[in-house]
Amino acid sequence: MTTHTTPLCQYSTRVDEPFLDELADKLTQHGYAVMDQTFNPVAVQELRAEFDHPGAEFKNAGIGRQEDFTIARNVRGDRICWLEGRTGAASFFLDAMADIRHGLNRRLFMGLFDYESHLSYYPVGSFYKKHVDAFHGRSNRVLSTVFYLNQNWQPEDGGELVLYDRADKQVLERVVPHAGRLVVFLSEEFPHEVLPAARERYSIAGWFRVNTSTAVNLDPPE
Ligand SMILES: O=C(O)CCC(=O)C(=O)O
Ligand SMILES: [Fe+2]
Repeated sequence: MTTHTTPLCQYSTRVDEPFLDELADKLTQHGYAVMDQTFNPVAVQELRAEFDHPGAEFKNAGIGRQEDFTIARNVRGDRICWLEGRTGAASFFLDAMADIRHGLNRRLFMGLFDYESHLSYYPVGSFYKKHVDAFHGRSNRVLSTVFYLNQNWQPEDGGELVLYDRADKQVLERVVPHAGRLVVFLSEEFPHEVLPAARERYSIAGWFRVNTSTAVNLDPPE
């Protein structure tokens, strides 16, 4: 059994007030943000090591929720493992995302209530076809995040995240999945896709959610 002995103090993040100001400004102006060097290299390395943790159980990712859950390899080829914060690196990551959640709520009054995330592993040749992460009024996912863990990613490795504008007419951004890069975007607004990766591709995908539960209408579990 691998033990994770890195003390939490060795991880550091730049999720400080200037980082949160910049993120909030970009989200207000564009609806999305690409932030670099979010965590120090030790934290990035330890988060990458989560994929090799003996306790990590990966399954083929599906589409849709509950009864319409379908494995569709022609749509997405990633394998996922939900993040629960059982290791130092995972809880460090989830704590940093909680700081982002609070920071955005204070600045933008978004009412972000919680965060869910999974490790994503894209084997060589896999992709995720164009999709939106949430449909208006049908999901409580409001803000999507992707954090990348790939050292020395080269142009020929492919695997970019392509973000399209709200009308799905133009490419807004082609994001190279460099280690330490965090992408944040409004879940309902931006169609996006992951181009085929010529190298194994590692990331953590997550969603900030609002609480849409009421006494009579509880959110269905994932
Ligand atoms: O890995 C990425 O760049 C994006 C992944 C994605 O779109 C998703 O998991 O919904
Ligand atoms: Fe997505």
